[in-house]
Amino acid sequence: MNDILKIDNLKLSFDTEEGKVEALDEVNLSIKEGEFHGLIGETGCGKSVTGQTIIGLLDNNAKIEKGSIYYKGKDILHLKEKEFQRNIRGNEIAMIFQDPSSSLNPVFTIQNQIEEVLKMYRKASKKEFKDIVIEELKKVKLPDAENLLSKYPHELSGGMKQRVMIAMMLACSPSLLIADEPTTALDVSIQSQFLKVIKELKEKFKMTILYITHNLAVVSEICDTVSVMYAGRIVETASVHNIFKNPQHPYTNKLIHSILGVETTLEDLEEIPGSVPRLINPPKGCRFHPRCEEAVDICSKERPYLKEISENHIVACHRR
Ligand SMILES: Nc1ncnc2c1ncn2[C@@H]1O[C@H](COP(=O)(O)OP(=O)(O)OP(=O)(O)O)[C@@H](O)[C@H]1O
Ligand code: NI
Repeated sequence: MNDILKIDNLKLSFDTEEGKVEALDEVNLSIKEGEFHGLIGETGCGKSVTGQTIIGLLDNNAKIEKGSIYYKGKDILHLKEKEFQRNIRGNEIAMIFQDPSSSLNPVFTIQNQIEEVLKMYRKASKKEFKDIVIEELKKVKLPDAENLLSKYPHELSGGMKQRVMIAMMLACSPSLLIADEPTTALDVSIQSQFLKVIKELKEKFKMTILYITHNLAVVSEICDTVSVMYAGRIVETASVHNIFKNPQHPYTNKLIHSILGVETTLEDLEEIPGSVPRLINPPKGCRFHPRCEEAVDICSKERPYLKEISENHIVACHRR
C-alpha cells in the first residue's frame, strides 16, 4: 500500500511570552492509503497541532522549524495559502474539529452551508445542488433530510450538527479526513452511531482517516494502525493488534495496561506517575525518561530515534 501522507522530521514551535514551546519535535508519521490511523497520547502531547499542520491551519505564533509533509508525493507544507485552499483543503484533505459548532456558520441554513462547499469544486444548477445536498445528508443517515435544508445550526442537536459536518466533509469527498476527537461533544449513544457512520465511510468511500482521540476503546474498535505520541514526539507506531497485545514503548505499555475497563479514557489515567512535561523546557534525551521505570543512563542523555523492530512496528526506545 502507498503512503497517502508522509510527515518527515517535522519540527514546530510556538512563540509565547514564557518562551518557545517545542510542540512538535521531529515528528515522523506515515499514513497508508485507505487506512484508519489512530493518533493517541495524553493531553498536550501535540495531536491537534499535528492535525492543524497537515490541514495548514496553524495559529499565528506557530513556526515551522524544519521538516516536510508529503501528500500523494507532493510537498504541501510549503505551499502558498492560496494554492493550499484551492487545491488541497476540502477536496483532498478535510478536518473535523473537536467542537462541531465552530465549523458551522450560525447565520447560514444547512442547505447553504453544504452548497458553499460543493460550489468550490463542482458546477451544477440550483436544482441539482439541492438534490446533491439531500443525497449527502442521507449518506450520514440524517432523518428527514428535505426538512433540514432550511434549518439553522442552532435548531439542531449536537449529534445532528456533527452529522451535518460529516455531510459537508463527504460533499468535498476528501481523500484524507482528519478527525480530531470528534465524539467528545456527543453523548454516548450518539457516539456509537457516529462511529458506525465513520466505519461506513471507510468501507463505502475508501476514505483514509487520521483519527485523533483519547478514547482507547474507540481506537481498538475502528483503527488499523495506531501511532502513540508523547510530549511532541511519536514514540511508537504499529498495527492496532500489536499496540494492544505487544506494546513495545514503556509509555504505550503503561497506557494500555492502566486501562481496566473499556470505558476508561486517557484522561482517567492516574496510574502513570508524573505528568506530561511542559514543552518549554522538555527533558533531554528521551522525553519520557523521568516517568519511565526502565530508564537507564543513556535515556536522559541521548534521544532515541524511531526504528523498525519488526515488520511495520516502529518504536523509539533505547531499551528495545
Ligand atoms: N497557539 C499556541 N501557542 C502556544 N502553545 C500552543 C499553541 N497551540 C498549542 N500549543 C501547545 O502545544 C502543545 C500541543 O498541543 P495540542 O493541542 O496539539 O495537544 P493535544 O495532544 O491535541 O491535547 P488534547 O488531547 O488535550 O487535545 C501543548 O503544550 C499546547 O499548550
Ligand atoms: Ni487536541
